Amino acid sequence: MQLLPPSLPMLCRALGKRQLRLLPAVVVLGLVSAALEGFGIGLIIPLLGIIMGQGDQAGMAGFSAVFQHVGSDLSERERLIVISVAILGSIVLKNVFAFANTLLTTFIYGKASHAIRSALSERLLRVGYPFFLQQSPGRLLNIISNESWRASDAIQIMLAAIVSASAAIILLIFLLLLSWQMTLLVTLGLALVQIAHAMLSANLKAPSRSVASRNSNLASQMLHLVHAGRLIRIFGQEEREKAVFDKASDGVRRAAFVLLTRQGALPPLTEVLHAMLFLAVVIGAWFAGVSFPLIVAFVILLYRLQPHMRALQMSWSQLQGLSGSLEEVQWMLDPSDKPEPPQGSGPFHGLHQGISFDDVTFTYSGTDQRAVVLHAATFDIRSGRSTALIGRSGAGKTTIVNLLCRFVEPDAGRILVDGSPLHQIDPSQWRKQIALASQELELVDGSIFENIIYGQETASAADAERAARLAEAHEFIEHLPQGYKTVVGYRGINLSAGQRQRIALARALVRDPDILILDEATNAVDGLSEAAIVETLKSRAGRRTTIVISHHHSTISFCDDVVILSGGRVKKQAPFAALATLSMDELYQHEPLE
Ligand SMILES: Nc1ncnc2c1ncn2[C@@H]1O[C@H](COP(=O)(O)OP(=O)(O)OP(=O)(O)O)[C@@H](O)[C@H]1O
Repeated sequence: MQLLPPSLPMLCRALGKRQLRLLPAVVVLGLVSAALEGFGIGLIIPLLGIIMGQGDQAGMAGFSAVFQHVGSDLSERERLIVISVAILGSIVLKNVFAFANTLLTTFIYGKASHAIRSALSERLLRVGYPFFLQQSPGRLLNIISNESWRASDAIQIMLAAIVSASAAIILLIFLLLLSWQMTLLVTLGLALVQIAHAMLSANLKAPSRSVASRNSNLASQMLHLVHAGRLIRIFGQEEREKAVFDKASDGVRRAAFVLLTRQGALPPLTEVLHAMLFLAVVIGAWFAGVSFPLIVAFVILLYRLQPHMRALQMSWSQLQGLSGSLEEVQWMLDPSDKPEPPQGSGPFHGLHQGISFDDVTFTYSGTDQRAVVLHAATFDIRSGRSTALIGRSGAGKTTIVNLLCRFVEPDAGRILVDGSPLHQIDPSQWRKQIALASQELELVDGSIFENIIYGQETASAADAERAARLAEAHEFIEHLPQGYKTVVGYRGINLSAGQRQRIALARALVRDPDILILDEATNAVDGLSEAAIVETLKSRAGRRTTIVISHHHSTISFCDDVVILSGGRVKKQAPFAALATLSMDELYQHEPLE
């Protein structure tokens, strides 16, 4: 049986050093308010003594006798008033401290919840890019949007458990001081209830994991419905998608039902066990001939102890019920089983000679057996020149871009930049000199201006306009009612595909990058605009390096060199002029060098 709540170290890390330092204050406030409560209850002994006309009760000793003698030198009337005021005062003070504790725990809970979300976003931003190729977006979305909240709930439960434990300790001490025999009985009973509770709570882990995994599945379905709105409608798949979604949603309901019913059985069971214990103590005290005011004080203390004990036991089962969520959050925060971000610390101040792929072999990692995507690819990209990467679909062109941008790293072979291995260069310095325009790099939900200067925040409105002109985007932007302030919507949904591409190109050009990579970046742009864009790209010749991927002859017509790929192998590298008369199909079928 597990003695500590699951994922406790992760929760402590989420709390952070500063919040952890506040925990003793939570304990102290909990202890003080419980002590005040115990004190108030203890004063019931003399109060009842006066009311019942039993000034000096027989059988009172130790601590109960101390309470019994409170204000004994006063007249009975004065004593009644003083004790009543003291009881009321202790109740008021207890609640002031309890409220202060609520404020403190709410503050810590808020900070810790924020820390969890912040750590999750940090992990997503820092993890190596292959992570996103391996993981289901639904799972990631579910962790960020659902499980992180449940992990925050676990922190709140833990804080409440600390307060309950402090109160329980103090009330148990008061009980002990009133009667150690009865307290021994109570402690034994509570221990038995706790063992029963812990055994039943252990059943909650499996259903909790099942809820988390079904929530991931449901999140995937939600993403699909949001992203595939057009696809579903044009293929008339509404009914089928509805059925798939309902099944996923019902799966969550079923799993949650199992979890909640098992969890729901615990409070009534605990209450019944506590009631049995309660009665056993009262009857035992009566048989033992304990005085009435003492029994009343003991029973009231016990009664007040009960909710704290129940809360403690419930927090145990609640944490077990959240274990699936906690495991998911912990998994995402754990860097040990995730791809590392690219390493390297060497400086990069600009490309001088060129980039060489030297026997580069690469396979996308995954759970199943993957085919080799690049086979010992060897070719050069000359600095200040334009190189076209061409090949049939699936030939490995985008993979070369992924390797160049260091989204993935070669399995074998080397990429050399001016003769130095790329993996030794500081990735952020390297990426600062690269701009990529690709179909897969969507627009962000903001204005056109914000999109153009994304990643180049120092760019002015004039810089953005200049880049937009070069990308043949200025004219259409000017015709929009709000011009550069037009909001493009989620992934640029408010714009046409060609408009989106031109803004993405302007975003790449505004950086005036040393190395510009265009991966099918203009395939949705009309012929006239494309011709103008090609003129822009030509003007970079000699000054900047350009890599172009396209299936269109017109797009690569300005290039100096061409690299022809087929099935992950480099078939030929040649000056483009030597092959310019060939059509794309003829280029693709060009005979290998050997
Ligand atoms: N994330 C991935 N996981 C596994 N395999 C992948 C992944 N991305 C691409 N591949 C595989 O790698 C091979 C090369 O893909 P790549 O995207 O580089 O081709 P491409 O030449 O750019 O094709 P296209 O012209 O269609 O864009 C393909 O066989 C593809 O199935």
